[in-house]
Amino acid sequence: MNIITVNNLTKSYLVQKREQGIKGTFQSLFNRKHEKITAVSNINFQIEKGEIVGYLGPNGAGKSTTIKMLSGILSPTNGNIDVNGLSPFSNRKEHSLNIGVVFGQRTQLWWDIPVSESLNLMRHMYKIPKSDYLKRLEVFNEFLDLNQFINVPVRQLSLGQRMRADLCAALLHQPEVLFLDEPTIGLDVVVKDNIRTFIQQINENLNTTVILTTHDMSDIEKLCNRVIVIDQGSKVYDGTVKELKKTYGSEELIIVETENKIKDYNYLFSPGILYVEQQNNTLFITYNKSKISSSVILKILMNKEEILDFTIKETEIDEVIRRMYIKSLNPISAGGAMNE
Ligand SMILES: Nc1ncnc2c1ncn2[C@@H]1O[C@H](COP(=O)(O)OP(=O)(O)OP(=O)(O)O)[C@@H](O)[C@H]1O
Repeated sequence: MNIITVNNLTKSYLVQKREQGIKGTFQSLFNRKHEKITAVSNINFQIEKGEIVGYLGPNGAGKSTTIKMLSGILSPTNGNIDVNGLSPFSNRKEHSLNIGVVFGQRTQLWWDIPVSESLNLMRHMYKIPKSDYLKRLEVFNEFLDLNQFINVPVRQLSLGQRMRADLCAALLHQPEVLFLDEPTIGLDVVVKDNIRTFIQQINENLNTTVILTTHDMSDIEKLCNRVIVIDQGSKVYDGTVKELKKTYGSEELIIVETENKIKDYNYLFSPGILYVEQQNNTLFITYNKSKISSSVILKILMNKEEILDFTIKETEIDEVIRRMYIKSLNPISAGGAMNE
């Protein structure tokens, strides 16, 4: 059963165009020109109840804009969203009872009052019976160790503590859908791990549907079966993480350290070599192992260069995504080249 359906979703922002220089700044004051930025362009997807979906894309791809439209903060310029039978922007009040939202970059809690009071206020807002509230807090405390800082004002919390408090606040009313915009940004590995385990538990125990944006591929590895990748506002991939890996599974990366920086490595390109990038004296060569073997690549290199060391790596999800971003943004980048 689909809990989220998004059809032809588009969001454009109208931003003031600024001319360059002091003269231009003055001209802009009296003669304002605007330009349209399409942050999200004609996106379609459906999400089933209980799924955890990673919503990925490079900086500025349109992820936060999508989350803001799904959570009813922004209205779409075009297209339709249905979350649990409601249109998020038009039915904001009702919709807010069905969803929880956490923005990693900013808190939803009251800045000057202790976490416990913020949570208590939310209990009243969502009309949660006191016994349920206390039970839920107890469970959340097990995973998020809230008691450590529950009486501290939000402004005095560390980032990790604040994020745990925010997650608790977003889930107190047991929403059907949880939107997480970079929930692990800036956190240490231990807190990241606790938060991932907590999200997993909530999903397993309550069948909560989760959409999360992240730049941390460990979030994806640990939490998501499915990812949607967007780039410059458009969807470029929608499928399982397994499929994504399988598609790129035949690819391997060989990292070769050479004595000197290579001036021109175009001679490396033969069938099966997909991508070559050089950083100082290190070459990163991505190849399709069903078409060319690492030993052949090394032989070609050894004929021309002094090789100091090499390692071979299976493609990890980070690398797959990194290459997807580079490919769509810059097919022939300054630091690398593609054989396509
Ligand atoms: N309020 C706004 N007014 C004008 N333009 C905006 C606004 N918010 C976002 N944009 C623009 O829309 C595009 C998409 O931004 P968005 O924040 O959705 O990207 P993102 O994928 O979340 O990026 P990041 O990974 O950096 O957080 C960008 O070009 C951004 O500059």
